Amino acid sequence: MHTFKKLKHFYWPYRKYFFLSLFFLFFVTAITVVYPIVLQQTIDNVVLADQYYLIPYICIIFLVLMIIKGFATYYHQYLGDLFGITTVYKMRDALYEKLHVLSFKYYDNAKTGDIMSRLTADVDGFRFFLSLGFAELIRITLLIVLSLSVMFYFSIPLALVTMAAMPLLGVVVYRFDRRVHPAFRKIRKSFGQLNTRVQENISGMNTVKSLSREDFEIGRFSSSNDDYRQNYLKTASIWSKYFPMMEFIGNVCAVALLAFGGYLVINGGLSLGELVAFFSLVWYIMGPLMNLGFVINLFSQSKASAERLLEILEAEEDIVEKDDAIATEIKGHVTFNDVTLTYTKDDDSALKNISFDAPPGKVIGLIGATGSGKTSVTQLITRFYEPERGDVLVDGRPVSDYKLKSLRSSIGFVLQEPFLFSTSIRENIAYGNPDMSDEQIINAAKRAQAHEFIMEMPNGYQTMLGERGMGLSGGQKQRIAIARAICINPSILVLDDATSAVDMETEFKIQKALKEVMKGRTSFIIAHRISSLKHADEIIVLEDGKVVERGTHDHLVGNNGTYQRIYDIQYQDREEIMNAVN
Ligand SMILES: Nc1ncnc2c1ncn2[C@@H]1O[C@H](COP(=O)(O)OP(=O)(O)OP(=O)(O)O)[C@@H](O)[C@H]1O
Repeated sequence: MHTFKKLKHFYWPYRKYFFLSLFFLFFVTAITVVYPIVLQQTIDNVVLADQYYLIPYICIIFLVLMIIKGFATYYHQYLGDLFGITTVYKMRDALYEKLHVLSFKYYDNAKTGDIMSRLTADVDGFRFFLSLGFAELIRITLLIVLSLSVMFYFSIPLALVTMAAMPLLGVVVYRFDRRVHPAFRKIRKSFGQLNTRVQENISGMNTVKSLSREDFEIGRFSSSNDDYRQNYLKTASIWSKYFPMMEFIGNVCAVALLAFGGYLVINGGLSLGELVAFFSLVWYIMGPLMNLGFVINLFSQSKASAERLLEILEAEEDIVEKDDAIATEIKGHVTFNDVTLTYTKDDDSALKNISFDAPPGKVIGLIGATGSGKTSVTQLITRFYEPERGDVLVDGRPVSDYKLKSLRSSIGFVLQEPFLFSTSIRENIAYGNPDMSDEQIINAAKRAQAHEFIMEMPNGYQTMLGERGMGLSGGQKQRIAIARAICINPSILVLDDATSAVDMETEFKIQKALKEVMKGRTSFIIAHRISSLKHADEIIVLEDGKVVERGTHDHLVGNNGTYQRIYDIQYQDREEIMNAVN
């Protein structure tokens, strides 16, 4: 119940639907219990008393009861669903919002497929209990209490004999719950894994196909699928044992009732009608009690689901905005004071004692082997991660002083593999600033050298892109991303290997576009090629998270250090290519 308590603020505001649904449920249950009483009256006072003229009246009473029951059932069902559906609607929104608040640290370990299954199957599991399970639990309790009351009213000794096996039912139900709950948690987990497999495979279909790993991936899916099946079978086996056991206990009760009830009727301690009514009532108790297994099943599933939902809702937000965080225009002065960044505790630090100063409008080049920490520098400016030690300042204030939105909207990114959404080109360009006019968007695209190729497309700016920008070349995606960066008019710009994936001609175009976008902005160029950053005001050479050299291109190229080595290699390459061409 603790789990459900924690989620109370989602369902409690809609309690009126629930209580109204219960109100109608009370009618449904009460009328159900009235049936055997009508039967008893028919046998004792009509059939045995030869009062056949009463039969039409009894039929009418029955009919009226059924009509009332029909209406009550409709409202009970609809309001119950309204309660469940409205609750999870709010919950899904809250989960999605939380996913946007969680920092990159969370996503470093999270799996997309698993998150998807939490947002769909688990949310639905929880809804099912709210809509159906909870009311069913109350229906069962009501039905048992009402039926028992009528039974005790008819005959206390017979009611006691019939109910002798009840505690045994309680034990079976309790044991069932103990076993079935962990089984359901396993099912939910393996479903998450199955989803992860599908999502990863479809996203990485290019890699799978180009490396001919289809069979391997099919095998891996099959094994996850098998795991899911096994877990389901395990619960099915627990479930299958439960039913016959409950039925057996129920039948023992019925036998006890017939034996002792028959004896009472023969001895005149009970009327025939009462015995028949008893026989119906006993199944009103046994049936719901057996159904308790199903409800517990629902409860276990939804509890397992709710626990998984809470894991997201309660996940630690390690990048938190201060209460007095400021939203102000940022000029773009970036300073690092002795900054050390460690992603995972006990791992080697990704950045070690990094210091630099980039006044507004300056261009900083970051170069170094892969994994040397270039991207990590920029992750700290946007406060995607927090440094372990040292200060990251923007315009002289720690980045944590700013509202995240204010800070991040002042920083433009052009990444090596820009992410484009499956909407129109126009929407992709205006993603960071959706209020832009068509004219401004076209202007940004022109400055990004993208206008020409966009106009060659069948629907121009309205051309719809496929998932992740399918339908565009790498260089085209890059230019759309540059246009997107121009649109948000950032004071700080990060170009992360922006020209690494394109040919010389496209690189030339992109460089031209980048020059345009860098004007008047503090820019960080991350590059492997010296040609991309040789005009930077300061080039920082990183090795294993440390600054090993810094200065302008002219200074570094004669410094006999790492930079010169990289330059020589790239220069030699060019010589070789030129020689080969000639
Ligand atoms: N999210 C993360 N969690 C854990 N370790 C990380 C994370 N991101 C980067 N690292 C590690 O930090 C180090 C620096 O990575 P970073 O991406 O900054 O290097 P880089 O110089 O930009 O590399 P590349 O040129 O390949 O992009 C690497 O050892 C990398 O494995």
